[in-house]
Amino acid sequence: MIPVARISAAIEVLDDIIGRRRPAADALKDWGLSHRFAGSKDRRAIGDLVFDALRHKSSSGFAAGGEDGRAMVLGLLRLHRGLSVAEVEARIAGDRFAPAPLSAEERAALSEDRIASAPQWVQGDYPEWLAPNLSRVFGDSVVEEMQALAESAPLDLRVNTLKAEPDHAARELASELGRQAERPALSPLCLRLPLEPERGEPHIASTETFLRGHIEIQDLGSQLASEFAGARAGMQVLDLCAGGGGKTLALAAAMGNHGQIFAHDSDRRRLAPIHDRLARAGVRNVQVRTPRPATDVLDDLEHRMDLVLVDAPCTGTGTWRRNPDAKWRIRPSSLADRNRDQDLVLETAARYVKTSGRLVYITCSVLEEENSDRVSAFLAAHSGFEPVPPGEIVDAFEREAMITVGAAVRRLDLGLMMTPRMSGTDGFFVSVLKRRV
Ligand SMILES: C[S@@+](CC[C@H](N)C(=O)[O-])C[C@H]1O[C@@H](n2cnc3c(N)ncnc32)[C@H](O)[C@@H]1O
Repeated sequence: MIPVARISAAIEVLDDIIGRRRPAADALKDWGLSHRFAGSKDRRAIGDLVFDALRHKSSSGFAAGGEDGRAMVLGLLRLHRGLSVAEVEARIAGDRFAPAPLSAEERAALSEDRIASAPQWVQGDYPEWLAPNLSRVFGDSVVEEMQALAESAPLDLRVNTLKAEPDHAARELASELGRQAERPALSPLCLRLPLEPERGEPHIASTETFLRGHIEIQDLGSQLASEFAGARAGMQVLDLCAGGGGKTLALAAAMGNHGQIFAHDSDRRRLAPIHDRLARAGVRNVQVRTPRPATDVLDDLEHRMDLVLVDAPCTGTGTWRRNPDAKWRIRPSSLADRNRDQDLVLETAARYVKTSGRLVYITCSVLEEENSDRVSAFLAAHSGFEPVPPGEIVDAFEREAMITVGAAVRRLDLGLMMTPRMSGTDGFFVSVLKRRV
């Protein structure tokens, strides 16, 4: 396909996503099925345009004076890819598959430099209805924080210390991929591959380094959240919302395979991939407790756990770098639904924590309503629990990992927060609560 035909295709897919409120991946897949002549490079280029336009949907539309796929692409090229109006015109010209030429109104809108006068939710590319919630968290920094959350994310890997030393895994991977991973300052275990749009994302899952279990794909924020949980060799740990096991694997490595982890999730399909992942990673201290109808598969664990991890179901606002379409699909009702789930799962988790044990609550959301508010509500109803001061959690991590976290992790009253702008990670919240009685 010639470049201008890719632009037309991206506009078509974006209109499908917005018009039918569809996930981007589904719309792109359907487009691919009905345009089988398109090659892999075309699909990648169209996908990149679509995802970039979704990241910057409001600001791009504002720059081009519209809200449809066409305005999003035109505004993206002008505002975020730095093209002049003449260059935008040239990009969409010259072929029967090309989009219509710029109208006088579009040319005028694209020529004006007025984004600085746009509302904050337009400048920061987030849904207008969430503006009060996000200003509550970020105050004067809301635009900068949300702009960082609108950028694309690098690919982060965690070295699995059960099987490999970080330097060894880094060398092994570099020789396979022909490129060196970065080593973020916040963790000795993280290998980071920045995006290289012209090469596409490397297929990590087919590398020997991955197949041997030396690395896992896991955002640095998720890696750090697992570290802040403070799992240690010999502990009894319940990972109550284990899903596919991303954090379970990190906990098992932190425990050096010593002690016991029980991995559970209320959805057996989500839990299913964990078995292969545990085997590949050489994990030997995890018992998977798959839910069964009419059976309490966790009843023998009540009041016995040193640590209960609640990696809670949430709106995922912290992962908008990776799922930019999700930010335009979230509704007030989904936030209310997740809050109910979160209260329920915290209530359940409390049952398993022993005296002096810890309950660790994690979300990949930046919204107070899912974070500190849920912890406050829990503490109000459970006087036997108290928050561990966030500064203490960071100090313990810094001592152990011999790393200075500095301002990269924000200490709130009831927990820690990471964001792309502060930490270079997805957005995460971690609160550690201790059971006194
Ligand atoms: C954020 S995801 C977990 C991700 C996983 N821990 C990881 O690191 O890959 C949240 C999970 O909570 C599960 N969940 C929701 N409500 C639950 C409940 N009441 N009890 C247990 N699991 C629940 C969901 O099925 C989902 O898999």
